Amino acid sequence: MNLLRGFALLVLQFRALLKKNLLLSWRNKRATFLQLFSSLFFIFLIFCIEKATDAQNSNTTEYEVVRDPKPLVAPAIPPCEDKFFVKLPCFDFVWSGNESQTIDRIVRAIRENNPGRPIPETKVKSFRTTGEVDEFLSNNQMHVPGALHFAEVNASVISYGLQTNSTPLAKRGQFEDPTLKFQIPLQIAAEREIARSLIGDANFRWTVELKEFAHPAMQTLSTIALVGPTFFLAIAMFSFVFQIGSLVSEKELKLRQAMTMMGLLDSAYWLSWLTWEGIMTVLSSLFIVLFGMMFQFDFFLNNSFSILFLVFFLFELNMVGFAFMLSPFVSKSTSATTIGFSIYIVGFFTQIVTASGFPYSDNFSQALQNVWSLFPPNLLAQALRLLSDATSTPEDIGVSWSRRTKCAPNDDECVITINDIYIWLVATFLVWMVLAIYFDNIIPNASGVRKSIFYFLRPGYWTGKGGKVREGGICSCIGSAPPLEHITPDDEDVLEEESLVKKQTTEVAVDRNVAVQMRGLSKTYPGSRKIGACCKCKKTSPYHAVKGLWVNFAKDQLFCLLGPNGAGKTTAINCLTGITPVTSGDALIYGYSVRSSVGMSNIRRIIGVCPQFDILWNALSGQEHLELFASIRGLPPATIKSVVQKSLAEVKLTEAAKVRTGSYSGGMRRRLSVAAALLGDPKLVILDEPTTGMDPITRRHVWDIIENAKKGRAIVLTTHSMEEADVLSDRIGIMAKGRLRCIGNSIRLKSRFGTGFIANVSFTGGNNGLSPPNGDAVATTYQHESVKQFFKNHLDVVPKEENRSFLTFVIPHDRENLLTKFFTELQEREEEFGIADIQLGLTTLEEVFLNIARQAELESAAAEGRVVTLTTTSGASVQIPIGARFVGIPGTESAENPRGVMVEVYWDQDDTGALCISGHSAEIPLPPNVQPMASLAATTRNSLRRRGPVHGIVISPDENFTPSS
Ligand SMILES: Nc1ncnc2c1ncn2[C@@H]1O[C@H](COP(=O)(O)OP(=O)(O)OP(=O)(O)O)[C@@H](O)[C@H]1O
Repeated sequence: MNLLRGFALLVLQFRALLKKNLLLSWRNKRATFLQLFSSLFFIFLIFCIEKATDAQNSNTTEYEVVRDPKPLVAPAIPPCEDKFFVKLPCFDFVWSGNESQTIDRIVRAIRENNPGRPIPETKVKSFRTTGEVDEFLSNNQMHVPGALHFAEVNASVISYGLQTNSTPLAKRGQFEDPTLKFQIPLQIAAEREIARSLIGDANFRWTVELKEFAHPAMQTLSTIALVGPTFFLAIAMFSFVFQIGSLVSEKELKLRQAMTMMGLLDSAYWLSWLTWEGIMTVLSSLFIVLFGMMFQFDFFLNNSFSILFLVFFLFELNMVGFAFMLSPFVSKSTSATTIGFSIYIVGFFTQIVTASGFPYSDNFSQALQNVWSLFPPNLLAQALRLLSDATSTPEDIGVSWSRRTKCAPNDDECVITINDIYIWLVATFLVWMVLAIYFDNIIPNASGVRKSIFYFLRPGYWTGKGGKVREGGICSCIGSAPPLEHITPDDEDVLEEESLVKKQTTEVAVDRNVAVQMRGLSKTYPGSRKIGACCKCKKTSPYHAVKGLWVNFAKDQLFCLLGPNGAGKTTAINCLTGITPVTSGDALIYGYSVRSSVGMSNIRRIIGVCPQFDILWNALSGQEHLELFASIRGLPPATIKSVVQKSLAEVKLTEAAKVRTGSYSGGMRRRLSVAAALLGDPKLVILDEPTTGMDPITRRHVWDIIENAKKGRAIVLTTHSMEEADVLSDRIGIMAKGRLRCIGNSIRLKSRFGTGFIANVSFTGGNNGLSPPNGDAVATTYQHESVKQFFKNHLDVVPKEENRSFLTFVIPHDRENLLTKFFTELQEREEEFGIADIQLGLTTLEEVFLNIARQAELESAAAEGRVVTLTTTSGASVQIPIGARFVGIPGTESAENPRGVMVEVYWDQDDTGALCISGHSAEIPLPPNVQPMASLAATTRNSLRRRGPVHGIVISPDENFTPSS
């Protein structure tokens, strides 16, 4: 199939990824709703705050323009309850001089003539002297707002003094003015009644008017300038958190890595995210301005629509760029909220500082202003400040598009205009995007692979011919790996394969039948030293995961790579798909080298990969996944629909095509991954454990798919199912500890590495007349025993399994030459033994696998000198090397056993494949053909001299070695 290339591929991938983003947003409605409409909630909050502030300011004219101040005529003494923080019971005022009847009359008149509110007698308290008043006031704080002190000097002179609590008190943001509120009304009342008393005219009056100055409105920050930066930052933080979360989860779930394996272009990836976030940002900013206008804020009504829209759009876009830049540093999508919250808190404080005038004034250096402007929330705070200053009074006309480059006429300290803020937002956005791409390349990806710090300086990066990758974090100190020794394979088939590949590498022409050729492919994961938690230095040593593979995978064949966990299968596959760089050696896929980036980009066009993990977005359906992957692979758009339908039918997912994969079963997910690997007719298909988690029926169905897919292409399969390997593979290679241990077809492996043949003898179950006539059960036992004896006499084997209807024997390979005669004779006596059927087969692949794995484990334990403690029947504890079969026990020489004793140790493998002791024989005397213990000990003297536990002595059996039991 002709796949698209170049610009056409870029456009196709871009459209498919954009559609994916749209679908993900559409299906994650809650998050999308918050991104778009959270502004309504926050603007409503600003509206409420503004209304509350207006209500609070309603009894003061400070925030209004007062041109013609209203007079306060003859103000009355207010009730004491009006005082802030009054304590009950309270008095409207207290007075001294109560020995004089004239003063008493004057005070009564003050009470009765108080304008609009005669003061009851109980609300006033009298004292004789000022000293008594002071004592009362100091003992009864906050019970009285003011005091009058009268003294009747003579018949025509009355003096008086006035005392008030002059501490200005604040309540709910308002200050109480004791002079205007209490002192002057009390003074006016006292003077009025003294005058009336002295001139003897109860109707004597004058008019006192109190008036404030005409004044402009007090310059304060509007509610939007005060709380807007925090609230609008919060709106942007929703997009910020979702953005980082989406980018990181694609990385975390290895979705991006999987798409890269399919040929995803980085440019298409970044462009699709940028375009999608751009669209969301346009809508979100538009809604902010429209909601602001809906709530009739002067800020939104008087400033130009385009000015406002651009401020919010560029700020939110800038935050998107900021999120892109930070995402490579985040490895868990769950950390996105923590990062968002941290940035919000920092932004909250820097915005408060910005709103207070720092550093955008002449008092601060340009350098400081530049550094401050690198953090987007600060630019937003300054923009809102400028725009709210421009609309602080109804007379202000706001900032129009033409005035965006100018400062407000009354702003003498202006050092930055709205236009400057636009330029800063655009410039820093571009910086974030460049840094995002740079960090994305140099920070290790999910597979720990990255480019060098100066990768962009290499011409190869720009021409597409270079781009060497490295491993480990940029700050981690990578330990040097010891060079990998070449070990000549023990196995003749592996050696032969190695020689063949080596010979082919010297030839100019590549063998046309070879799809993949591994030429000494090795992979060493570098060790690293990192500063971990609590400043502890964490050190990991280099690990040789694949130790030189020399192997060919033929075209039109399925090569199955088997091996225990950690054998290096996935690593070898990852080297082929370019996920992890090769340490040494090379691999050619249809002639293209995995070590060259040009080769790799060609390889990606001809391989299909089903990784060990499922590459799925839970919110997308099976069909949407395949359409996306088909586009990434570059299938012509006109064919995508039909190819996808065919693919879905092949893996029996047509009915579930439109169901989201989040509700797929494990087997359905694996099937979809297999279908994705086969899209676009790849020449090499790599299937890493494709049938994991499938039920037997589905597994067989997938086997059919794989079997059909073999035609015209090479398939590499890894699996832990021996049955699968047996059924599907043309050739099998078993790996262990990073090396290929054996290679060949299933029969060859079984015959070479299995324990031998399996003979199944089933019985008729009836009495054939030759056996004793006392019942069926006795007859069956008799027949079984006869057959067992027959096997024992001729082949020296006992049954491995037995029940009423069959016996199973394992016949070792060394009896192979006896088999023909033996089975001819057995068939002749079938009737006599009551045999219904005899089946002979090779041992299972599983047995081969276990033998190879055990052998590899033994080798590695011996190489690493690992030991375990063995406790013998007599209670002796000795340290023995892992895997040692015959072990002499030092110090057991006695009169009875002058040569000492030994045991045979039985080994098994635990769940992780490690060898563990499963049992041991009784202690037996050292056979005569083995050196005596004393001389054995002499050869291993060093070990015996060591302090600590006793070390057993390994006895290597020679050909005549026969331990007597
Ligand atoms: N990025 C890595 N850094 C260090 N060691 C690694 C890394 N990836 C894998 N390894 C180690 O390399 C060895 C081989 O791992 P690999 O995944 O290739 O094994 P496998 O044969 O595919 O096993 P399985 O059957 O469990 O998938 C393992 O011991 C593993 O711990």
